[in-house]
Amino acid sequence: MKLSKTLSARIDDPRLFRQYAYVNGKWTHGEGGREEAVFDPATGEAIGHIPWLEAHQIREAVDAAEAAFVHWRALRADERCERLLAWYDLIQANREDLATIMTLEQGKPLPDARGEVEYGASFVRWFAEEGKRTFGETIPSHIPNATLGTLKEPVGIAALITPWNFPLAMITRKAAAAMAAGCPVIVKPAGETPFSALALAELAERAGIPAGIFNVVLGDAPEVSKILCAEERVKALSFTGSTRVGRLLIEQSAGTVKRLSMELGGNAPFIVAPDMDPKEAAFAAVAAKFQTAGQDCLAANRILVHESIHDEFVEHFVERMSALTVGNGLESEIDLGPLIHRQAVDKAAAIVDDAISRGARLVAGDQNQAPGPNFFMPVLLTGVTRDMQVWREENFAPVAGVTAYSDDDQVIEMANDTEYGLAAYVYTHDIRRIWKMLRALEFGMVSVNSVKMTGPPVPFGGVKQSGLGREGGITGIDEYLETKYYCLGGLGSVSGS
Ligand SMILES: NC(=O)c1ccc[n+]([C@@H]2O[C@H](COP(=O)([O-])OP(=O)(O)OC[C@H]3O[C@@H](n4cnc5c(N)ncnc54)[C@H](O)[C@@H]3O)[C@@H](O)[C@H]2O)c1
Ligand SMILES: N[C@@H](CC=O)C(=O)O
Repeated sequence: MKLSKTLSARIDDPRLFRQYAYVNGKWTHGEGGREEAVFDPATGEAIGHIPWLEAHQIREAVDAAEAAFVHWRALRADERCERLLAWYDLIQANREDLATIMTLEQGKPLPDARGEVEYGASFVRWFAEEGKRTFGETIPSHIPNATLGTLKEPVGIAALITPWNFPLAMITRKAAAAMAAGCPVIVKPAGETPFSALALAELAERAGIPAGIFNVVLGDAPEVSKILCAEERVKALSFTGSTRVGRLLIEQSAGTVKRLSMELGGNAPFIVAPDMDPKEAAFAAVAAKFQTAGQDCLAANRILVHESIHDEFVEHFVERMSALTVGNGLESEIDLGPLIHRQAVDKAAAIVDDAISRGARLVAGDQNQAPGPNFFMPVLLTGVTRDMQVWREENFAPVAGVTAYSDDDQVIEMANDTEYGLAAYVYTHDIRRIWKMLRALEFGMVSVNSVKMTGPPVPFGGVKQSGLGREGGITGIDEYLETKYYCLGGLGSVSGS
């Protein structure tokens, strides 16, 4: 297949742009001849094609991972660390090409794509090091003349299913943890954004990651996922994506009782207390809402502002929002790229229409200004109420909804009124209020006076319908480790009995 002009003209190393799956260290085409086009969401132009693997080819990826596991798990942790650090160095060295590929397939502005490459690489370095610290325990014995303890062992083959909004970092946050723990991985990226995953595979190979340890399978998503879920040899499934698909995969994995990590949807409240400077809070809310054109699981979905500063907040929000530029992410000075596809634009429009029909006020956001069919201009709605989709659903679009509240207890109840529990933002300088909210908010992550909250040392994850488990941090590697307890009788005990 030919390299599309747009891509060939823009990347230094054409070998990073692969239009094949990657199984057992080989670039693989689909044996059934099925394939899928991948589009630049900004222009609608096809930037390449990917093959769909057949069921037996997915099973071959499991065979390859099974064979590679034997050697990989037997390496010393510091040997795996060296290979992962080599991968990290190559990701960093190829940052510009990786960012370009990401912008072309995902649409996010180049500076954001560079930021994601950096963010994604940081997980590789973090887990390379964490792999050296998977300590077991010594247990004071309650059994006479016995020594008790635990060992940490790799769980086995991990299937990683990832979304299109963060095409690189959502892979490395899982894969680096699993590989550092000694597990081979089979990555199934979103069909919209496969090329970042395939570029990672190319770099993994150059880094000396053995064949069969990092595999990328492509195909019909429900078909591939069903096979991976039903495979007994796949011991762990880590999924990032919508709650709807997460529930489906949990069901499909029941028959093989897998280790499950689920990073699902969010519906983040952004609470602005009466003691805040409305301008500072409004500027922060714009940043928390419009990153990745609102297609972010951490996006501020429901902006809850104390009634005493509501109007001033709205004025500053509009001022800041109006300065955002919308356009092709490859151009300079762009804040918001396109949405991932036309359906996402239609969904955003439907959410806005639903809110207006139920009494919300459209304060800003004129879709006639959109620079193309996949673009959606940032919208501000006020007077948002709980019956509106913009409140109930994760809108995953640049649609901000503001609601006024009158006291702390009320806003806590409002914030918790969602099936989701990923992240919440609180803006206040009142220490009593901070503690009260921190305790009362039913979310896996609460960020106070800071839009930025993520990074390698952080235990990332949600409660309620936002998921299971934590990625990153000092516990992220545990998702890929089994604890083996041992009792050594007849050897004496460490506590001397
Ligand atoms: N909690 C987190 O860390 C986090 C991070 C990023 C994105 N997300 C969530 O991801 C969602 C957006 O991403 P998306 O639209 O790619 O999600 P999605 O659930 O549609 O897709 C995610 C992955 O599942 C696959 N998939 C889709 N339908 C499937 C099916 N029927 N059976 C099996 N696999 C299927 C896709 O191909 C993709 O690889 C949002 O809800 C967002 O909040 C969560
Ligand atoms: N922004 C999140 C990804 C969610 O979409 C992150 O920082 O990991």
